[in-house]
Amino acid sequence: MPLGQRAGDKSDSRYCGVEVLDFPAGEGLPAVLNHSLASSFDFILAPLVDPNYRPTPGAVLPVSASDLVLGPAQWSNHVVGKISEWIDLDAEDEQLRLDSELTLKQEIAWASHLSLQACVLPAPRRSSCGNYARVVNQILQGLTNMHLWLRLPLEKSEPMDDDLDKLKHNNNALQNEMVDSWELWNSFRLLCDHSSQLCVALDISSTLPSINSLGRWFGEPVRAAILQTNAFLTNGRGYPCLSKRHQKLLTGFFNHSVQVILSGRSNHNVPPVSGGVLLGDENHTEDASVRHALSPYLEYTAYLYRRMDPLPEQERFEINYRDFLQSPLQPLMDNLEAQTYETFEKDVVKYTQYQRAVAKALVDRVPDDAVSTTRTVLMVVGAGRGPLVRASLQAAEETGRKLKVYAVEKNPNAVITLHSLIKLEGWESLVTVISSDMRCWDAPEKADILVSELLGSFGDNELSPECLDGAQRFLKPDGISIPSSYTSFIQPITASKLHNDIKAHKDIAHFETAYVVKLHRIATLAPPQQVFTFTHPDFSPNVSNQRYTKLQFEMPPDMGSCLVHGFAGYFDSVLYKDVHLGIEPNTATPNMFSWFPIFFPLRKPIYVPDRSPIEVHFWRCCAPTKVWYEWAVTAPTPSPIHNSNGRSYWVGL
Ligand SMILES: C[S@@+](CC[C@H](N)C(=O)[O-])C[C@H]1O[C@@H](n2cnc3c(N)ncnc32)[C@H](O)[C@@H]1O
Repeated sequence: MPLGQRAGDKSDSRYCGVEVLDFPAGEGLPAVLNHSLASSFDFILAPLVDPNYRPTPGAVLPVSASDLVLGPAQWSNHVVGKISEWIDLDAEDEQLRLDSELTLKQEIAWASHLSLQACVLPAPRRSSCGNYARVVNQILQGLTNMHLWLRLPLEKSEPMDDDLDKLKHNNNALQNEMVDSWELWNSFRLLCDHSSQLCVALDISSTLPSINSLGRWFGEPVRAAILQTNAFLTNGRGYPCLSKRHQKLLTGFFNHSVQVILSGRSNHNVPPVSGGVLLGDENHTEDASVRHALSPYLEYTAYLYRRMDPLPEQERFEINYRDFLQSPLQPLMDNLEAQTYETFEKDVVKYTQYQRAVAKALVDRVPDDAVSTTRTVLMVVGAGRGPLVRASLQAAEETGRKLKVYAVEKNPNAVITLHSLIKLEGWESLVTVISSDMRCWDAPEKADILVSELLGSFGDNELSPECLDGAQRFLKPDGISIPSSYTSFIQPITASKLHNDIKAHKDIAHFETAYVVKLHRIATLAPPQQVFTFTHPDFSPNVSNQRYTKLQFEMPPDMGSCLVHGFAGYFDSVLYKDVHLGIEPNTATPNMFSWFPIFFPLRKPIYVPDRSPIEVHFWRCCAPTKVWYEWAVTAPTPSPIHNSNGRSYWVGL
């Protein structure tokens, strides 16, 4: 039974499992599964084979239960396979290594036969696990649907078997020799070439590493958080509860579709909470006489799940866009469709900001004593279907200023809509529609105010600079451009899902393309930094829109190493004076949904060792018919220069 219903959120984190440590005497897997399901768990993590089994020629695999005992739906929906924990593929002992390889392959073959969705691989026993990864990699080549979850402790783990000797001789080395489980994961997945079927199950116990170190996991394919009973504290009434840090981590996991699996022996033998979150359910049928030992922990986990705030309406609307890569729009080269305009026009916040900016500009431009004698000429360039015309007229009404508006639009279809809007609203005496590209329009008079919204997720990536360079010909020398400037930002991120989705195309071009994407399963590794700024108008001679910026990002000192899959990009725009609009996370305009971030991928993810800075270069390149970005990393290790000459991705002029 799911932990709860959260409106709009259908992610797997609703389901909670329980790890089967051993089968009670006389009870096999079917009985344990039934008991767990009856106790409101959704699935079990259970051994598929007798843990005492060692391969012997001719022996039949001693399975926990066969496919005659449980039906296919039960196996596939309610059982995650636990691969035998004794296997040690990097042991010194060759026989142990060979037995381990054979057993691992037999167990996975059996799990595939049962159509399980996933199997948990035991945690590597050593920091060097090349042979383990080799065998898993072989298995991954042959898997169709099943996923493998590599089990790892969520802590700067205890030294591994082969590190112990070193430590005995040098106590001071202890701190440095501690193995960061993320490092283990990283080398394992690199050896398995970023297989999209290799995921992570994190064991959570009582101690947690720093927030920055934990944060890295949100960009990794973590599928399960195995929450140990020893991670729980005891509240005043004797019931299990979690520390604030554990609660926050769990909420983070719930928000990232990570399932909880409870594990360990019960340390809290308490009766059900009356009216408790699970027992309070109408169709709950738990029999108190056979109460599951981990029920109190499940009840607390469900309480944390249900306590989360509902997803805001906007998030619910955008849920299907999470981590979905889209090509950026090219409104200059292409003509947008009605549906796209309609989506833009729903963003009330964006137009409110524009209205505020125009109102302030009008008041600055026309003093109160000149209101009756002055008519301001305002040109909306790239008017689309007219929302900025409306916002400008409303600003005029609000400030009591007189306005003459030109609505310039190059999309002939949007121009038709503009004409009907003006007729419908009775704006014929106020607004003139111009069907033209702003770069070549011969304006009959000069404008006091030029209003445009030609901004992409990265600010200048829809070629606002090139368009406004053309349009400023008809702006008065002291005229105002709204926006007056915009700046792009980037920050390095871990984004294994995005990397795998791009990799699936099996070409370089997709790794040299920028994508618009609602980033979700990512880890941001350092604060965003400014890339390029454009200011309007700019009447200085020989204005160039080419840009080059070199940036250095320092990761937090307590984070540990990380893998950078690419850069998240944003923009912020000053519309007029203190009125701004943008998506840069630190200053993002609340409740505005017109822009998702942009993502610049790296062909080969870059490993950044603990406390090493990453050095990045971004170029904006211009040619007569196109504009494009090139990007590269030079430290800690160089990447190829991406998108040389705009060979894979460019924006048409
Ligand atoms: C991002 S849309 C914004 C439309 C509208 N202002 C809004 O906020 O809904 C940009 C509009 O500018 C138009 N556009 C782009 N480049 C242009 C150019 N050089 N001259 C005229 N219109 C242009 C596009 O056709 C599109 O309608």
